[in-house]
Amino acid sequence: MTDDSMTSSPAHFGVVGAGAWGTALAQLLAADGAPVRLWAREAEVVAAVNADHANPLFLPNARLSPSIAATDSLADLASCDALLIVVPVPFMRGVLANLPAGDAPLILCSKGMEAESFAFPIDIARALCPGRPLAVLAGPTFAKEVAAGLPTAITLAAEDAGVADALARAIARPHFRPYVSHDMIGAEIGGAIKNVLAIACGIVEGAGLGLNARAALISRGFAEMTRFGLARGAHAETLAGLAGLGDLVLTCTSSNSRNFALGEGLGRGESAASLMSDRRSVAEGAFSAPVIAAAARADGIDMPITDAVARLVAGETCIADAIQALLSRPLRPEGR
Ligand SMILES: NC(=O)C1=CN([C@@H]2O[C@H](COP(=O)(O)OP(=O)(O)OC[C@H]3O[C@@H](n4cnc5c(N)ncnc54)[C@H](O)[C@@H]3O)[C@@H](O)[C@H]2O)C=CC1
Ligand SMILES: O=C(CO)COP(=O)(O)O
Repeated sequence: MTDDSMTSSPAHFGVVGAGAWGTALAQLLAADGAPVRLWAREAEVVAAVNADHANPLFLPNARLSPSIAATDSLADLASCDALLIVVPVPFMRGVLANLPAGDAPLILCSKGMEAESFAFPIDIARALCPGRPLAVLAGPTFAKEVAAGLPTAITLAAEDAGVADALARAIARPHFRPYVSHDMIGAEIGGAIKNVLAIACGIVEGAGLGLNARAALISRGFAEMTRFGLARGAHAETLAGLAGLGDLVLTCTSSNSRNFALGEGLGRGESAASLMSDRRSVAEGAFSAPVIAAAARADGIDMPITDAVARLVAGETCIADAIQALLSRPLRPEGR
């Protein structure tokens, strides 16, 4: 399928990655009985989805449609006419490299930036899957709420207007409303940076630093997201929309966010290593913080909150020193 030929909406979706978000997206698309193929890395997830219509490992308490067929073989996705890629960014390159050949569009649903390459998911997909139409799906979307059918709005971004419209029509449901955009990099930057800022807000909560501090972090964090985004060609309206500000507000105000919850633990004085050991779920912001901080430094973009989160996660500073460093920066005009 090429960008030009994509006028009809895909009907048979494949979902690559059966964590909480991949499972919720599979359920969204299969709730009406439509067939969905779900690739899971874990044999126990494949067995539970197929036998019990459940994924207790990553999305406990969700009842899944029997029309979701799980597989541990990427080759089984060859016949799907669109694939949602929902693998955490640190592992995405390895999985995309093993996709079966084809020209079905890829909808990138993960939120982060890859270490060393400084690549976003669209960069990885362009390099490994040339010729496939690409789209980005990002916004304020806790997986368990989407799986439960609660009202949700999201940004669906694709450069090609025909691809964006066809995919938006195909994933829209009465309670799930995609807003079309053509700014893929803006949607990806919003999702990646809000994860880091959610850790910062969790730290403030866990350390009991108050609601004024949280509001300041959301606002000044959004300024960082905007500086970084505009420098990389993102549109301001995307960053102020669902994929940026919308997701920032969601995950900076709720312990349901894994990133926020990680920050809360750090704020209470637990170490990042102990908080991240033994966990199966990801807090992408912990991976992305040092990468985004390094990318910003290389580009001469000022991101003090992101930098502080990166150093706190690495155990290179303590909360008192990080807060003191943020508060003692020279006074400056708000617009900068
Ligand atoms: N959970 C949510 O509410 C939302 C998550 N996202 C994003 O979706 C992406 C996936 O997150 P979740 O589905 O929540 O994951 P999760 O935290 O529920 O599960 C972890 C996932 O990582 C996979 N994984 C672990 N090690 C791996 C490896 N070595 N190779 C390949 N895969 C491996 C597991 O198979 C599993 O799919 C992340 O980028 C996240 O930021 C986006 C929107 C909502
Ligand atoms: O991205 C999310 C909601 O939009 C989920 O956030 P967490 O990964 O922090 O749980």
